Amino acid sequence: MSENEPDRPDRRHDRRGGGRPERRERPGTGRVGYGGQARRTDPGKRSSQRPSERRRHADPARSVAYETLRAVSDGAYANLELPGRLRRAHLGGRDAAFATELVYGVTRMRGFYDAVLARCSDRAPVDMDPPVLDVLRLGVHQLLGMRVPAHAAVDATVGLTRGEIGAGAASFVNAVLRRVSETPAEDWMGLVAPGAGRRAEGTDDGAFEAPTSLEDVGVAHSHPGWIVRALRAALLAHGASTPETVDADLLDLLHAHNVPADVTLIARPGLLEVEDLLEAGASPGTLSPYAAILTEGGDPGGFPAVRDGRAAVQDEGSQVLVLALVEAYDRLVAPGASEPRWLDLCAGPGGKAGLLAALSIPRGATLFANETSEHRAELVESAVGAAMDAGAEVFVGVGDGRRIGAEEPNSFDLVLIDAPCTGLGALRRRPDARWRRTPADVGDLTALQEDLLSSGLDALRPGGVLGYATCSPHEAETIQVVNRVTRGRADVELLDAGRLLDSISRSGHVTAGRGSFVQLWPHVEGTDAMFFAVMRRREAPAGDL
Ligand SMILES: C[S@@+](CC[C@H](N)C(=O)[O-])C[C@H]1O[C@@H](n2cnc3c(N)ncnc32)[C@H](O)[C@@H]1O
Repeated sequence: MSENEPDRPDRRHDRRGGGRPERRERPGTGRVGYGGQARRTDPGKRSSQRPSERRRHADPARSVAYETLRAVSDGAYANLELPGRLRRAHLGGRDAAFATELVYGVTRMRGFYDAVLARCSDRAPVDMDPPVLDVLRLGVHQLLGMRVPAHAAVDATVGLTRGEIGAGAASFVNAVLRRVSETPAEDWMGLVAPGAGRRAEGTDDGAFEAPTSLEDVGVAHSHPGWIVRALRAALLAHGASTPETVDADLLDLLHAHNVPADVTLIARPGLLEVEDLLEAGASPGTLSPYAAILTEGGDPGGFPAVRDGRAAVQDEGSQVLVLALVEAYDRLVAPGASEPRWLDLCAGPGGKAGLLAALSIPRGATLFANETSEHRAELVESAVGAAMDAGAEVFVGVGDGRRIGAEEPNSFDLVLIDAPCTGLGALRRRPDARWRRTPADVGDLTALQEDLLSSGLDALRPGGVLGYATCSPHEAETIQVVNRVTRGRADVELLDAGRLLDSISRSGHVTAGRGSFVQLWPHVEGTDAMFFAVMRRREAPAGDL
Protein backbone atom coordinates (compact mmCIF):
# COMPACT_ATOMS: atom_id res chain seq x y z
CA MET A 1 0.00 0.00 0.00
CA SER A 2 1.39 3.40 -0.89
CA GLU A 3 1.50 6.02 1.81
CA ASN A 4 -1.11 7.97 -0.06
CA GLU A 5 -3.67 5.24 0.25
CA PRO A 6 -6.15 5.18 3.08
CA ASP A 7 -6.09 2.11 5.24
CA ARG A 8 -9.85 1.78 4.85
CA PRO A 9 -11.59 1.67 1.53
CA ASP A 10 -14.36 4.08 2.50
CA ARG A 11 -13.14 7.64 2.22
CA ARG A 12 -16.52 9.11 2.98
CA HIS A 13 -17.14 11.37 5.83
CA ASP A 14 -18.60 9.23 8.62
CA ARG A 15 -22.19 10.26 9.11
CA ARG A 16 -22.58 8.38 12.31
CA GLY A 17 -20.49 10.74 14.32
CA GLY A 18 -22.07 13.01 16.78
CA GLY A 19 -22.74 10.39 19.38
CA ARG A 20 -20.83 10.96 22.57
CA PRO A 21 -17.73 8.75 22.62
CA GLU A 22 -16.24 7.39 25.76
CA ARG A 23 -13.78 9.97 26.93
CA ARG A 24 -10.14 9.33 27.15
CA GLU A 25 -8.25 12.55 27.50
CA ARG A 26 -9.82 15.81 26.55
CA PRO A 27 -8.15 17.28 23.49
CA GLY A 28 -7.43 20.89 23.95
CA THR A 29 -5.82 20.42 27.31
CA GLY A 30 -2.50 20.41 25.58
CA ARG A 31 -2.81 22.97 22.82
CA VAL A 32 0.06 23.81 20.60
CA GLY A 33 1.54 27.28 20.53
CA TYR A 34 1.92 28.83 17.15
CA GLY A 35 5.19 29.51 15.46
CA GLY A 36 7.33 27.63 17.93
CA GLN A 37 7.68 24.34 19.68
CA ALA A 38 4.74 22.30 20.70
CA ARG A 39 3.95 22.76 24.34
CA ARG A 40 3.06 19.17 24.65
CA THR A 41 3.43 16.24 22.32
CA ASP A 42 3.58 12.61 23.03
CA PRO A 43 7.29 11.78 23.00
CA GLY A 44 6.46 8.25 21.98
CA LYS A 45 5.07 9.59 18.74
CA ARG A 46 7.98 11.78 17.81
CA SER A 47 9.73 10.93 14.61
CA SER A 48 12.82 8.84 15.17
CA GLN A 49 14.44 10.52 12.19
CA ARG A 50 17.00 13.22 12.67
CA PRO A 51 15.87 16.57 11.25
CA SER A 52 18.33 16.23 8.37
CA GLU A 53 16.69 12.96 7.37
CA ARG A 54 13.14 14.27 7.46
CA ARG A 55 11.28 14.96 4.31
CA ARG A 56 11.90 18.43 3.02
CA HIS A 57 9.52 18.58 0.14
CA ALA A 58 6.07 17.40 -0.61
CA ASP A 59 5.12 14.91 -3.25
CA PRO A 60 3.57 16.47 -6.38
CA ALA A 61 -0.01 15.41 -5.55
CA ARG A 62 0.04 17.17 -2.19
CA SER A 63 1.72 20.21 -3.72
CA VAL A 64 -0.97 20.50 -6.38
CA ALA A 65 -3.68 20.11 -3.74
CA TYR A 66 -2.07 22.79 -1.58
CA GLU A 67 -1.66 25.25 -4.47
CA THR A 68 -5.26 24.66 -5.54
CA LEU A 69 -6.56 25.28 -2.05
CA ARG A 70 -4.51 28.47 -1.86
CA ALA A 71 -6.10 29.62 -5.11
CA VAL A 72 -9.58 28.73 -3.82
CA SER A 73 -8.88 30.70 -0.65
CA ASP A 74 -8.09 33.64 -2.92
CA GLY A 75 -11.44 33.32 -4.69
CA ALA A 76 -10.88 30.72 -7.44
CA TYR A 77 -13.38 27.93 -8.08
CA ALA A 78 -12.10 24.46 -7.21
CA ASN A 79 -13.71 22.80 -10.21
CA LEU A 80 -12.13 25.30 -12.61
CA GLU A 81 -8.75 25.52 -10.90
CA LEU A 82 -7.85 21.91 -10.29
CA PRO A 83 -7.90 20.35 -13.80
CA GLY A 84 -5.32 22.80 -15.21
CA ARG A 85 -3.02 22.36 -12.23
CA LEU A 86 -3.19 18.56 -12.53
CA ARG A 87 -2.36 18.85 -16.22
CA ARG A 88 0.55 21.22 -15.72
CA ALA A 89 2.01 18.94 -13.04
CA HIS A 90 1.55 15.92 -15.36
CA LEU A 91 -0.45 14.14 -12.69
CA GLY A 92 -2.70 11.31 -13.77
CA GLY A 93 -4.18 8.09 -12.40
CA ARG A 94 -3.86 7.55 -8.66
CA ASP A 95 -1.90 10.72 -8.02
CA ALA A 96 -4.55 12.85 -9.74
CA ALA A 97 -7.27 11.02 -7.81
CA PHE A 98 -5.39 11.60 -4.56
CA ALA A 99 -4.94 15.31 -5.23
CA THR A 100 -8.62 15.60 -6.21
CA GLU A 101 -9.74 13.87 -3.03
CA LEU A 102 -7.55 16.19 -0.97
CA VAL A 103 -8.93 19.33 -2.60
CA TYR A 104 -12.59 18.35 -2.48
CA GLY A 105 -12.35 16.63 0.90
CA VAL A 106 -10.80 19.71 2.51
CA THR A 107 -13.21 22.04 0.75
CA ARG A 108 -16.19 20.05 1.99
CA MET A 109 -15.06 19.35 5.53
CA ARG A 110 -13.01 22.39 6.46
CA GLY A 111 -15.65 23.69 8.89
CA PHE A 112 -15.36 20.49 10.90
CA TYR A 113 -11.59 20.35 10.54
CA ASP A 114 -11.23 23.90 11.78
CA ALA A 115 -13.18 22.96 14.91
CA VAL A 116 -10.73 20.10 15.46
CA LEU A 117 -7.75 22.39 14.87
CA ALA A 118 -9.13 24.91 17.35
CA ARG A 119 -8.85 22.20 20.02
CA CYS A 120 -5.24 21.47 19.15
CA SER A 121 -3.72 24.91 18.87
CA ASP A 122 -3.73 27.97 21.10
CA ARG A 123 -4.40 30.06 18.04
CA ALA A 124 -7.89 30.02 16.51
CA PRO A 125 -7.97 28.98 12.84
CA VAL A 126 -9.22 32.43 11.79
CA ASP A 127 -6.07 33.93 13.33
CA MET A 128 -3.64 31.55 11.61
CA ASP A 129 -1.73 32.52 8.48
CA PRO A 130 -3.95 31.32 5.63
CA PRO A 131 -1.21 29.13 4.01
CA VAL A 132 -0.57 27.43 7.35
CA LEU A 133 -4.26 26.87 7.85
CA ASP A 134 -4.53 25.28 4.40
CA VAL A 135 -1.71 22.80 5.04
CA LEU A 136 -3.19 21.96 8.42
CA ARG A 137 -6.55 21.26 6.82
CA LEU A 138 -4.81 19.02 4.29
CA GLY A 139 -3.16 17.13 7.09
CA VAL A 140 -6.39 16.76 9.08
CA HIS A 141 -8.23 15.47 6.04
CA GLN A 142 -5.62 12.78 5.56
CA LEU A 143 -5.86 11.82 9.23
CA LEU A 144 -9.62 11.99 9.78
CA GLY A 145 -11.22 11.86 6.33
CA MET A 146 -8.97 9.48 4.44
CA ARG A 147 -7.30 7.47 7.16
CA VAL A 148 -3.90 7.82 5.57
CA PRO A 149 -1.57 6.21 8.14
CA ALA A 150 -0.77 8.87 10.73
CA HIS A 151 3.00 8.84 10.26
CA ALA A 152 2.65 9.25 6.49
CA ALA A 153 0.04 11.98 6.78
CA VAL A 154 2.02 13.98 9.32
CA ASP A 155 5.45 13.53 7.73
CA ALA A 156 4.22 14.36 4.24
CA THR A 157 2.30 17.42 5.41
CA VAL A 158 5.25 18.66 7.43
CA GLY A 159 7.45 18.19 4.35
CA LEU A 160 4.94 20.16 2.32
CA THR A 161 5.00 22.95 4.91
CA ARG A 162 8.78 23.04 5.04
CA GLY A 163 9.00 23.24 1.25
CA GLU A 164 6.17 25.71 0.69
CA ILE A 165 6.17 27.89 3.81
CA GLY A 166 9.22 27.40 6.02
CA ALA A 167 10.80 25.54 8.92
CA GLY A 168 9.06 27.47 11.73
CA ALA A 169 5.63 26.74 10.34
CA ALA A 170 6.65 23.11 9.75
CA SER A 171 7.37 22.56 13.42
CA PHE A 172 4.02 24.10 14.36
CA VAL A 173 2.20 21.94 11.81
CA ASN A 174 4.04 18.87 13.05
CA ALA A 175 2.96 19.52 16.63
CA VAL A 176 -0.66 20.31 15.82
CA LEU A 177 -1.14 17.30 13.55
CA ARG A 178 0.39 14.96 16.09
CA ARG A 179 -2.09 16.33 18.59
CA VAL A 180 -4.94 15.68 16.14
CA SER A 181 -3.75 12.13 15.54
CA GLU A 182 -3.80 11.29 19.25
CA THR A 183 -7.61 11.11 19.22
CA PRO A 184 -9.26 8.44 17.07
CA ALA A 185 -11.08 9.84 14.06
CA GLU A 186 -14.45 8.50 15.19
CA ASP A 187 -14.19 10.36 18.51
CA TRP A 188 -13.61 13.84 17.18
CA MET A 189 -17.20 14.45 16.10
CA GLY A 190 -18.60 13.96 19.58
CA LEU A 191 -15.89 16.16 21.04
CA VAL A 192 -16.28 19.22 18.86
CA ALA A 193 -20.02 18.96 18.18
CA PRO A 194 -21.70 17.11 21.06
CA GLY A 195 -25.14 18.49 20.22
CA ALA A 196 -25.10 17.42 16.56
CA GLY A 197 -27.34 14.42 16.99
CA ARG A 198 -26.79 11.17 15.23
CA ARG A 199 -28.22 9.37 12.26
CA ALA A 200 -27.02 5.87 11.52
CA GLU A 201 -26.45 5.11 7.87
CA GLY A 202 -29.36 3.57 6.02
CA THR A 203 -31.66 3.28 9.01
CA ASP A 204 -34.74 5.08 10.16
CA ASP A 205 -35.73 2.75 12.93
CA GLY A 206 -34.62 4.32 16.11
CA ALA A 207 -30.94 4.84 15.33
CA PHE A 208 -31.58 8.57 15.37
CA GLU A 209 -30.55 10.85 18.18
CA ALA A 210 -32.10 14.29 17.78
CA PRO A 211 -29.68 17.20 17.62
CA THR A 212 -29.78 19.68 20.45
CA SER A 213 -27.83 22.43 18.70
CA LEU A 214 -28.05 23.49 15.06
CA GLU A 215 -24.63 25.15 15.42
CA ASP A 216 -23.18 21.76 16.35
CA VAL A 217 -25.03 20.19 13.42
CA GLY A 218 -23.25 22.72 11.20
CA VAL A 219 -19.86 21.94 12.73
CA ALA A 220 -20.30 18.18 12.49
CA HIS A 221 -21.43 18.34 8.86
CA SER A 222 -19.21 21.25 7.96
CA HIS A 223 -21.88 23.75 6.90
CA PRO A 224 -22.16 27.37 8.02
CA GLY A 225 -24.93 27.78 10.59
CA TRP A 226 -27.03 30.07 8.41
CA ILE A 227 -27.12 27.42 5.65
CA VAL A 228 -28.15 24.72 8.15
CA ARG A 229 -31.03 26.89 9.33
CA ALA A 230 -32.06 27.80 5.78
CA LEU A 231 -32.05 24.16 4.66
CA ARG A 232 -34.07 23.08 7.69
CA ALA A 233 -36.63 25.78 6.93
CA ALA A 234 -36.66 24.74 3.26
CA LEU A 235 -37.39 21.09 4.10
CA LEU A 236 -40.46 22.28 6.00
CA ALA A 237 -41.51 24.94 3.50
CA HIS A 238 -41.45 22.50 0.57
CA GLY A 239 -43.38 19.89 2.53
CA ALA A 240 -40.50 17.42 2.34
CA SER A 241 -40.46 17.12 6.14
CA THR A 242 -42.86 17.47 9.02
CA PRO A 243 -41.82 19.03 12.32
CA GLU A 244 -41.39 15.46 13.58
CA THR A 245 -39.13 14.29 10.76
CA VAL A 246 -37.25 17.47 9.89
CA ASP A 247 -34.20 16.94 12.08
CA ALA A 248 -33.56 13.42 10.83
CA ASP A 249 -34.10 14.60 7.25
CA LEU A 250 -31.75 17.52 7.81
CA LEU A 251 -28.95 15.20 8.94
CA ASP A 252 -29.53 13.02 5.87
CA LEU A 253 -29.43 16.06 3.59
CA LEU A 254 -26.25 17.48 5.10
CA HIS A 255 -24.62 14.08 4.95
CA ALA A 256 -25.56 13.79 1.26
CA HIS A 257 -23.76 17.09 0.61
CA ASN A 258 -20.55 15.56 1.88
CA VAL A 259 -20.64 12.47 -0.31
CA PRO A 260 -19.15 13.00 -3.76
CA ALA A 261 -21.87 12.75 -6.38
CA ASP A 262 -21.60 10.32 -9.28
CA VAL A 263 -21.15 11.96 -12.66
CA THR A 264 -24.42 11.91 -14.59
CA LEU A 265 -24.58 12.16 -18.36
CA ILE A 266 -27.44 12.98 -20.67
CA ALA A 267 -27.82 11.39 -24.07
CA ARG A 268 -29.28 14.41 -25.84
CA PRO A 269 -32.55 13.24 -27.39
CA GLY A 270 -32.44 12.77 -31.14
CA LEU A 271 -28.64 13.04 -31.14
CA LEU A 272 -27.77 9.86 -29.26
CA GLU A 273 -29.57 6.83 -27.81
CA VAL A 274 -29.08 6.47 -24.05
CA GLU A 275 -28.48 2.75 -24.67
CA ASP A 276 -25.21 3.69 -26.35
CA LEU A 277 -23.98 5.13 -23.05
CA LEU A 278 -25.33 2.17 -21.07
CA GLU A 279 -23.56 -0.28 -23.37
CA ALA A 280 -20.35 1.65 -22.81
CA GLY A 281 -20.60 0.95 -19.07
CA ALA A 282 -22.89 3.63 -17.61
CA SER A 283 -25.94 2.79 -15.45
CA PRO A 284 -29.45 4.05 -16.14
CA GLY A 285 -30.68 7.08 -14.24
CA THR A 286 -33.58 6.96 -11.81
CA LEU A 287 -35.62 9.96 -12.97
CA SER A 288 -34.73 10.94 -16.51
CA PRO A 289 -35.13 8.53 -19.42
CA TYR A 290 -32.06 10.11 -21.04
CA ALA A 291 -29.72 9.84 -18.04
CA ALA A 292 -26.70 7.58 -17.74
CA ILE A 293 -24.71 7.49 -14.52
CA LEU A 294 -20.98 6.92 -14.30
CA THR A 295 -20.42 5.16 -11.00
CA GLU A 296 -16.94 4.53 -9.61
CA GLY A 297 -15.61 7.88 -10.78
CA GLY A 298 -15.91 7.25 -14.52
CA ASP A 299 -14.38 9.87 -16.78
CA PRO A 300 -16.91 11.61 -19.05
CA GLY A 301 -14.08 12.68 -21.34
CA GLY A 302 -13.61 9.02 -22.22
CA PHE A 303 -16.92 8.99 -24.11
CA PRO A 304 -16.66 10.12 -27.75
CA ALA A 305 -20.30 11.29 -27.61
CA VAL A 306 -19.43 13.67 -24.75
CA ARG A 307 -16.49 15.01 -26.69
CA ASP A 308 -18.63 15.75 -29.75
CA GLY A 309 -21.62 17.14 -27.80
CA ARG A 310 -24.24 14.44 -28.48
CA ALA A 311 -24.00 13.71 -24.77
CA ALA A 312 -23.04 15.95 -21.87
CA VAL A 313 -22.57 16.00 -18.13
CA GLN A 314 -25.89 17.03 -16.60
CA ASP A 315 -27.52 16.26 -13.27
CA GLU A 316 -30.84 14.44 -13.54
CA GLY A 317 -32.62 17.28 -11.77
CA SER A 318 -31.63 19.64 -14.57
CA GLN A 319 -32.69 17.13 -17.20
CA VAL A 320 -36.16 16.53 -15.82
CA LEU A 321 -37.07 20.16 -15.33
CA VAL A 322 -36.42 20.85 -19.03
CA LEU A 323 -38.32 17.71 -20.01
CA ALA A 324 -41.28 18.71 -17.80
CA LEU A 325 -41.38 22.19 -19.35
CA VAL A 326 -41.31 20.79 -22.88
CA GLU A 327 -44.04 18.33 -21.86
CA ALA A 328 -46.20 21.31 -20.84
CA TYR A 329 -45.38 22.92 -24.18
CA ASP A 330 -46.33 19.75 -26.10
CA ARG A 331 -49.66 19.45 -24.31
CA LEU A 332 -50.76 23.06 -24.14
CA VAL A 333 -48.93 25.10 -26.75
CA ALA A 334 -47.67 22.94 -29.62
CA PRO A 335 -51.07 22.06 -31.09
CA GLY A 336 -51.72 25.71 -32.00
CA ALA A 337 -48.16 26.94 -32.50
CA SER A 338 -46.81 28.13 -35.81
CA GLU A 339 -43.13 29.00 -36.15
CA PRO A 340 -42.65 28.53 -32.43
CA ARG A 341 -40.00 30.56 -30.63
CA TRP A 342 -38.33 29.39 -27.46
CA LEU A 343 -36.26 31.49 -25.05
CA ASP A 344 -33.63 30.41 -22.53
CA LEU A 345 -33.29 33.64 -20.55
CA CYS A 346 -30.24 32.75 -18.41
CA ALA A 347 -28.50 30.19 -20.57
CA GLY A 348 -24.82 30.09 -19.58
CA PRO A 349 -22.92 27.82 -19.56
CA GLY A 350 -25.49 26.05 -21.68
CA GLY A 351 -26.36 22.65 -20.20
CA LYS A 352 -30.10 23.20 -20.42
CA ALA A 353 -29.82 25.14 -23.68
CA GLY A 354 -28.09 22.08 -25.15
CA LEU A 355 -31.08 19.92 -24.16
CA LEU A 356 -33.63 22.50 -25.28
CA ALA A 357 -31.84 22.80 -28.64
CA ALA A 358 -32.01 19.03 -29.16
CA LEU A 359 -35.73 18.99 -28.24
CA SER A 360 -36.47 21.96 -30.50
CA ILE A 361 -35.53 20.06 -33.66
CA PRO A 362 -38.56 17.74 -34.01
CA ARG A 363 -40.84 20.59 -32.87
CA GLY A 364 -39.58 23.02 -35.48
CA ALA A 365 -38.90 25.67 -32.82
CA THR A 366 -36.26 28.37 -32.95
CA LEU A 367 -34.29 28.76 -29.71
CA PHE A 368 -32.94 32.09 -28.51
CA ALA A 369 -30.35 31.51 -25.77
CA ASN A 370 -29.60 34.67 -23.79
CA GLU A 371 -26.80 35.14 -21.29
CA THR A 372 -25.48 38.23 -19.58
CA SER A 373 -21.83 37.19 -19.51
CA GLU A 374 -19.92 37.21 -22.78
CA HIS A 375 -17.66 34.35 -21.74
CA ARG A 376 -20.55 32.18 -20.63
CA ALA A 377 -22.38 32.95 -23.89
CA GLU A 378 -19.40 31.43 -25.71
CA LEU A 379 -19.85 28.29 -23.63
CA VAL A 380 -23.51 28.24 -24.66
CA GLU A 381 -22.48 28.38 -28.31
CA SER A 382 -20.36 25.33 -27.87
CA ALA A 383 -23.07 23.51 -25.85
CA VAL A 384 -25.65 23.88 -28.64
CA GLY A 385 -23.19 23.06 -31.44
CA ALA A 386 -24.08 19.38 -31.82
CA ALA A 387 -27.82 20.16 -31.95
CA MET A 388 -27.18 22.87 -34.55
CA ASP A 389 -25.22 20.38 -36.64
CA ALA A 390 -28.32 18.15 -36.43
CA GLY A 391 -30.59 20.96 -37.65
CA ALA A 392 -31.49 23.04 -34.61
CA GLU A 393 -31.98 26.74 -35.22
CA VAL A 394 -30.35 28.50 -32.29
CA PHE A 395 -29.34 32.13 -31.73
CA VAL A 396 -27.08 32.94 -28.82
CA GLY A 397 -27.22 36.51 -27.52
CA VAL A 398 -25.51 38.50 -24.79
CA GLY A 399 -27.87 40.69 -22.83
CA ASP A 400 -29.59 41.46 -19.58
CA GLY A 401 -32.57 39.13 -19.27
CA ARG A 402 -34.40 41.75 -17.22
CA ARG A 403 -34.88 43.82 -20.37
CA ILE A 404 -36.15 41.19 -22.77
CA GLY A 405 -39.73 41.38 -21.52
CA ALA A 406 -39.88 45.05 -22.43
CA GLU A 407 -37.91 44.68 -25.65
CA GLU A 408 -39.74 41.62 -26.97
CA PRO A 409 -43.13 41.41 -25.24
CA ASN A 410 -45.57 38.56 -26.05
CA SER A 411 -42.99 36.89 -28.29
CA PHE A 412 -42.08 33.41 -27.08
CA ASP A 413 -44.05 30.16 -26.85
CA LEU A 414 -41.74 28.67 -24.26
CA VAL A 415 -39.46 30.45 -21.79
CA LEU A 416 -36.97 28.87 -19.41
CA ILE A 417 -35.56 30.90 -16.53
CA ASP A 418 -32.82 28.95 -14.81
CA ALA A 419 -32.14 31.81 -12.48
CA PRO A 420 -28.83 32.84 -10.92
CA CYS A 421 -29.07 31.61 -7.33
CA THR A 422 -27.09 30.79 -4.20
CA GLY A 423 -26.43 27.24 -5.44
CA LEU A 424 -27.32 25.77 -2.05
CA GLY A 425 -28.85 22.83 -3.91
CA ALA A 426 -25.60 21.86 -5.61
CA LEU A 427 -23.28 21.67 -2.61
CA ARG A 428 -22.35 18.06 -3.47
CA ARG A 429 -20.77 19.20 -6.71
CA ARG A 430 -19.69 22.70 -5.73
CA PRO A 431 -18.61 22.35 -2.12
CA ASP A 432 -16.80 25.71 -2.09
CA ALA A 433 -20.13 27.51 -2.53
CA ARG A 434 -21.01 26.92 1.11
CA TRP A 435 -18.06 29.06 2.22
CA ARG A 436 -18.40 31.64 -0.53
CA ARG A 437 -22.06 32.52 -0.04
CA THR A 438 -23.40 34.81 2.68
CA PRO A 439 -26.93 35.51 3.89
CA ALA A 440 -26.71 38.92 2.16
CA ASP A 441 -26.48 37.13 -1.21
CA VAL A 442 -30.00 35.79 -0.74
CA GLY A 443 -31.53 39.27 -0.67
CA ASP A 444 -29.55 40.43 -3.72
CA LEU A 445 -30.41 37.33 -5.69
CA THR A 446 -34.12 37.27 -4.91
CA ALA A 447 -34.48 40.83 -6.22
CA LEU A 448 -32.78 39.76 -9.47
CA GLN A 449 -34.82 36.56 -9.64
CA GLU A 450 -38.09 38.47 -9.32
CA ASP A 451 -37.07 40.89 -12.06
CA LEU A 452 -36.05 38.03 -14.36
CA LEU A 453 -39.30 36.17 -13.74
CA SER A 454 -41.39 39.27 -14.43
CA SER A 455 -39.43 39.94 -17.60
CA GLY A 456 -39.76 36.32 -18.76
CA LEU A 457 -43.53 36.39 -18.20
CA ASP A 458 -43.80 39.59 -20.22
CA ALA A 459 -41.79 37.98 -23.02
CA LEU A 460 -44.17 35.02 -23.06
CA ARG A 461 -46.85 34.88 -25.72
CA PRO A 462 -50.39 34.52 -24.29
CA GLY A 463 -50.92 30.76 -24.13
CA GLY A 464 -47.18 30.07 -23.80
CA VAL A 465 -45.49 28.22 -20.95
CA LEU A 466 -42.64 29.29 -18.67
CA GLY A 467 -40.40 27.28 -16.35
CA TYR A 468 -38.71 28.98 -13.39
CA ALA A 469 -35.89 26.97 -11.84
CA THR A 470 -33.15 27.36 -9.23
CA CYS A 471 -30.45 25.00 -8.01
CA SER A 472 -31.33 26.15 -4.54
CA PRO A 473 -34.15 25.01 -2.25
CA HIS A 474 -33.99 28.24 -0.21
CA GLU A 475 -37.59 29.29 0.40
CA ALA A 476 -36.84 32.93 -0.47
CA GLU A 477 -35.40 32.04 -3.88
CA THR A 478 -38.12 29.55 -4.78
CA ILE A 479 -41.67 29.60 -3.41
CA GLN A 480 -41.51 33.21 -2.30
CA VAL A 481 -40.20 34.54 -5.62
CA VAL A 482 -42.85 32.71 -7.62
CA ASN A 483 -45.66 33.67 -5.25
CA ARG A 484 -44.67 37.31 -5.08
CA VAL A 485 -44.42 37.70 -8.86
CA THR A 486 -47.51 35.72 -9.82
CA ARG A 487 -49.72 37.10 -7.06
CA GLY A 488 -50.03 40.40 -8.86
CA ARG A 489 -50.61 38.90 -12.30
CA ALA A 490 -54.07 37.77 -13.27
CA ASP A 491 -52.64 36.75 -16.67
CA VAL A 492 -50.56 33.92 -15.17
CA GLU A 493 -51.62 30.51 -13.91
CA LEU A 494 -49.42 27.99 -12.13
CA LEU A 495 -49.44 24.53 -13.64
CA ASP A 496 -49.03 21.33 -11.63
CA ALA A 497 -45.28 20.83 -12.01
CA GLY A 498 -45.40 17.60 -9.98
CA ARG A 499 -47.78 15.97 -12.46
CA LEU A 500 -45.65 17.10 -15.37
CA LEU A 501 -42.61 15.58 -13.67
CA ASP A 502 -44.48 12.33 -13.09
CA SER A 503 -45.44 12.08 -16.72
CA ILE A 504 -41.88 12.40 -18.03
CA SER A 505 -40.05 10.49 -15.29
CA ARG A 506 -38.86 6.92 -15.69
CA SER A 507 -41.01 5.63 -12.84
CA GLY A 508 -44.11 7.67 -13.61
CA HIS A 509 -44.31 8.75 -9.99
CA VAL A 510 -41.97 11.08 -8.12
CA THR A 511 -42.80 12.36 -4.65
CA ALA A 512 -40.94 15.61 -5.19
CA GLY A 513 -43.96 17.44 -6.57
CA ARG A 514 -46.21 19.10 -4.05
CA GLY A 515 -48.90 21.47 -5.16
CA SER A 516 -47.64 23.60 -7.99
CA PHE A 517 -43.96 23.21 -7.21
CA VAL A 518 -41.29 20.56 -7.52
CA GLN A 519 -38.38 20.42 -5.11
CA LEU A 520 -35.85 17.63 -5.61
CA TRP A 521 -33.39 16.62 -2.88
CA PRO A 522 -29.99 14.90 -2.89
CA HIS A 523 -30.94 12.66 0.05
CA VAL A 524 -34.27 11.62 -1.52
CA GLU A 525 -34.01 11.57 -5.30
CA GLY A 526 -30.20 11.54 -5.45
CA THR A 527 -30.16 14.69 -7.60
CA ASP A 528 -29.08 18.23 -6.94
CA ALA A 529 -31.77 20.12 -4.98
CA MET A 530 -33.40 21.67 -8.05
CA PHE A 531 -36.61 23.64 -7.64
CA PHE A 532 -38.98 24.31 -10.48
CA ALA A 533 -42.35 25.79 -11.15
CA VAL A 534 -44.18 25.81 -14.48
CA MET A 535 -46.63 28.55 -15.36
CA ARG A 536 -48.76 29.58 -18.29
CA ARG A 537 -49.73 32.96 -19.62
CA ARG A 538 -53.47 32.99 -20.04
CA GLU A 539 -54.84 33.50 -23.52
CA ALA A 540 -57.03 36.37 -22.31
CA PRO A 541 -57.35 38.36 -19.09
CA ALA A 542 -58.87 36.26 -16.33
CA GLY A 543 -62.16 38.17 -16.41
CA ASP A 544 -62.81 37.12 -20.02
CA LEU A 545 -62.19 33.40 -19.53
C1 LIG B 1 -27.96 28.99 -12.93
S1 LIG B 1 -27.03 29.69 -14.21
C2 LIG B 1 -27.81 29.02 -15.63
C3 LIG B 1 -27.33 27.62 -15.95
C4 LIG B 1 -27.72 27.19 -17.34
N1 LIG B 1 -29.15 27.28 -17.56
C5 LIG B 1 -27.25 25.79 -17.64
O1 LIG B 1 -28.05 24.86 -17.55
O2 LIG B 1 -26.08 25.62 -17.96
C6 LIG B 1 -27.58 31.34 -14.25
C7 LIG B 1 -26.97 32.17 -15.35
O3 LIG B 1 -27.64 33.41 -15.37
C8 LIG B 1 -26.72 34.38 -15.78
N2 LIG B 1 -27.27 35.70 -15.42
C9 LIG B 1 -27.08 36.43 -14.30
N3 LIG B 1 -27.76 37.58 -14.36
C10 LIG B 1 -28.39 37.61 -15.55
C11 LIG B 1 -29.21 38.54 -16.21
N4 LIG B 1 -29.55 39.70 -15.63
N5 LIG B 1 -29.67 38.24 -17.44
C12 LIG B 1 -29.36 37.07 -18.03
N6 LIG B 1 -28.56 36.14 -17.45
C13 LIG B 1 -28.09 36.41 -16.23
C14 LIG B 1 -25.45 34.00 -15.09
O4 LIG B 1 -24.34 34.56 -15.73
C15 LIG B 1 -25.49 32.48 -15.20
O5 LIG B 1 -24.79 32.06 -16.33
